[in-house]
Amino acid sequence: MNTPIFEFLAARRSVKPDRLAAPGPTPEQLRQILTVGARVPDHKKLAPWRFIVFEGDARKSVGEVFAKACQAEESQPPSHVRLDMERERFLRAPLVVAVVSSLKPRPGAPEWEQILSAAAVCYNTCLAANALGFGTTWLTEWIAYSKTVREALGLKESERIAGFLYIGQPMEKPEERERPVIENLITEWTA
Ligand SMILES: Cc1cc2nc3c(=O)[nH]c(=O)nc-3n(C[C@H](O)[C@H](O)[C@H](O)COP(=O)(O)O)c2cc1C
Repeated sequence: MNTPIFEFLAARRSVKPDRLAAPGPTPEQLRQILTVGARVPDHKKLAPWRFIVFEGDARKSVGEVFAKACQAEESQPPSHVRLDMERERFLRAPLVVAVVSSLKPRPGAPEWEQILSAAAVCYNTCLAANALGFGTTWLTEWIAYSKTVREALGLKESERIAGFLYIGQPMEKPEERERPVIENLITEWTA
């Protein structure tokens, strides 16, 4: 048994975006993280996903998109506090990576499986960053489902945000959270 890997997985926890400090990964580390992150099971080898990286001032400019989307899509006019929060959404961490599920119609590769592969990319990217010592969290929040945001990010009809991955230096070790009782989730096929 590879004990260090097992212990790493057994102790894994997300770190909230506002507890992720600079510096984020170097360009070389980011390349490594995304290369390992994309090393996932992928039926028919379609690579039905892609990454959008938000770093530096890009985190600020995309915040203007979020504020505009919020104004356009909320039923009530949003407060200044809310709009400022939207502007600062990606400034919570030094790096945000969007994983985009990008469906590629192909016989033998059902859409569902392509979506599952994108989820595997999200998790694997987090683990790769964690293995290099970074904290991460995988969020969607309303921005993943906003038409205005989708358009601004250049998503096609066949694409969806699988996750926004926040990456940075963990400012603290998160406490353990409650986990499901695994026995309650397991049945044995006996027929
Ligand atoms: C697809 C997906 C979307 C998520 N979106 C959110 C979100 O928008 N807001 C949130 O608080 N947590 C969200 N989470 C949960 C966090 O990623 C995080 O895993 C969890 O809160 C802490 O559990 P952990 O320490 O086991 O990772 C999402 C998880 C998944 C898988």
